[in-house]
Amino acid sequence: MKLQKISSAKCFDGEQLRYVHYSDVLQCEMKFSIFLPPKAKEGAVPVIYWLSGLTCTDENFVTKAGAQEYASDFGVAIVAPDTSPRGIDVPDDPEEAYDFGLGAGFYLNATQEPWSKHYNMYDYIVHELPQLIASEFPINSDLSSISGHSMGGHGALTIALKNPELFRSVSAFAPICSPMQCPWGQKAFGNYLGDDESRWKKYDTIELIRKSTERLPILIDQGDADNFLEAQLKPKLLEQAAMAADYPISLRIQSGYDHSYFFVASFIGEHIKFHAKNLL
Ligand SMILES: N[C@@H](CCC(=O)N[C@@H](CS)C(=O)NCC(=O)O)C(=O)O
Repeated sequence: MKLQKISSAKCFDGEQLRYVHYSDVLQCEMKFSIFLPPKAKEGAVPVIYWLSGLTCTDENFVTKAGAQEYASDFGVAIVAPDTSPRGIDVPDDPEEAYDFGLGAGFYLNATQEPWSKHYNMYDYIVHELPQLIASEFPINSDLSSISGHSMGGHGALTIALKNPELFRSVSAFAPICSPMQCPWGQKAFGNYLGDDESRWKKYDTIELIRKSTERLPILIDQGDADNFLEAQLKPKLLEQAAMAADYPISLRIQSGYDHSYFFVASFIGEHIKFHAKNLL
């Protein structure tokens, strides 16, 4: 199966679309959503990749963030993939916990059995999906940015830091700043990558920012009423690492906001404007 449309709806003069295709790197069928602004009718437009957090599919962002109005105004497409491989053949956390397995792919390539066959979200987001998008949609892939929420914020930051030539800018909402130093990340990395923590470093924003030679524009928003702030997200670690590496980042602590999509919806317009400034 190459690419099949599941649904389409007119939205702010553009189109909100949903597709299913077979992924070779994940070895399963995958769904993704794409918003095309009205400008895409005239020619290729820039694109923002959006990576969602734990428990999400491609649909949470599309239905809750309210991004389409801004993407329509700025003339950028938004691609929202799923957060893990899917299907009855794909192994899940034996305890069916929300923070590992299905809905929790952590945007890495797993090296450990039984995860390594399907859990290759890094290759899917960096290689397979952009190639498919470029070949099937009016997208200028030389003009790409990336953003995400929570686990997806970790995904956006690590993928951009590892591939600065592919992106004009990166932003994140409440990202997991150092998976190596929090329970969500330690559980996922231990299972997907094995016990040798030296192998975890290539998927940890703090470790990557220390070694970065390129400088991408980075915008991060974090609510101070987020119940995952202290135990899981730890933006102070990122602020310190960025300062030590002389890597300028804009980290904004937003008073009273929690971890939900109400927080994302409150600032998504500013994030799209930030990316548009770097893309247009
Ligand atoms: N289910 C978990 C929290 C999971 C969670 O907050 N997921 C965030 C991303 S880390 C999310 O976007 N959830 C889906 C949604 O709000 O639509 C819990 O109850 O502790």
